[in-house]
Amino acid sequence: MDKLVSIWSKDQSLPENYIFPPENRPGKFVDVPPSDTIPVIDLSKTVDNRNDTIQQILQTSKEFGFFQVINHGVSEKLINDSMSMFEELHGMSVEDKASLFSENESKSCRLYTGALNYDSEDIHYWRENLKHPCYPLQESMQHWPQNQPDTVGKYSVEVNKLGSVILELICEGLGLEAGYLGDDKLSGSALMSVNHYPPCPNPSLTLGLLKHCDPNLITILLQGDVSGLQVFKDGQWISVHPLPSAFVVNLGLVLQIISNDKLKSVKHRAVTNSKKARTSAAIFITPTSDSILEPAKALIDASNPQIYKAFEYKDFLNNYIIMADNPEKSLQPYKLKA
Ligand SMILES: O=C(O)CCC(=O)C(=O)O
Ligand SMILES: [Fe+2]
Repeated sequence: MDKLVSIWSKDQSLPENYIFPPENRPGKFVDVPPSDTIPVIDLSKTVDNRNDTIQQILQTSKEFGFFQVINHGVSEKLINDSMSMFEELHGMSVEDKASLFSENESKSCRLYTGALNYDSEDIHYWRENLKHPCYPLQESMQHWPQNQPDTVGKYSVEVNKLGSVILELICEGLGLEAGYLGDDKLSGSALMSVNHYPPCPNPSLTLGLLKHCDPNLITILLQGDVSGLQVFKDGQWISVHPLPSAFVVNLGLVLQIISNDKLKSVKHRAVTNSKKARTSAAIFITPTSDSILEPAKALIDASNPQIYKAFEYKDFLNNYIIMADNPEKSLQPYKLKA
């Protein structure tokens, strides 16, 4: 519990065990200005021009593995209420934090700090995180820590719905049969992950999250109005422009596998800043753990040979956790040809 950054970090210099080696620390790239190069897609235009939206999503998915969506159907009020609730959650009293804090990785709802297992890390992330399953919702709501179950419930339902809409657009764009990506197993689970990055005395030396690819189908992230999310593109870090009522969408490794590498999951990280705490909330749309994953048959032919073999998601996830700092390597065991 004393490990939580928010509890000990005020007026302290950066401890040694938060300093990343030079090849991983942000250095001068901590301050790359927010970029407009990652497309912002207006989903309200889907009604009149579905094909256009699909093409935009496919293009940015291939180029960046990231896009933002606006006019997405989740109300601004719900977004603002939810962001306030996420901020309040991380601003809880030390006693309330203590009741949620857990170092048991298998606990379904927990507040913790660092990556997944603090004691096994040499260098820790400058963040706190609350993880909470959010789909199917009935099975998980009793664990939600705060007394605002209505807001978080509505938010989970609306964002999961948005996820289904986006997955269906991707499905059409790839030429897969309707509902392929919305299958009960393939996107049958969702996890909410609320990050909090307190102000940091030396952001150039540390990270909120080390570069990684997400191990799921897609992630729908609310990053509020404080920048910090960076995407790796052509050897450079690009900072994703914070648009308070937009969602940032990124493709996970599972979608890369299903699409037989037609779409790519792209590395990203979270940097910290010295002035303002940053709160972000991701919903990871994820296969159920017993799902069998493999590239969609419709995307394989003589000129597009199958790249990955079939495997169980549970197995992939265990392997990913061991190799999280090297996403390419985490795919390797599932490749048909080395
Ligand atoms: O906080 C952010 O902007 C990044 C979050 C993220 O990449 C993740 O939770 O996987
Ligand atoms: Fe991520």
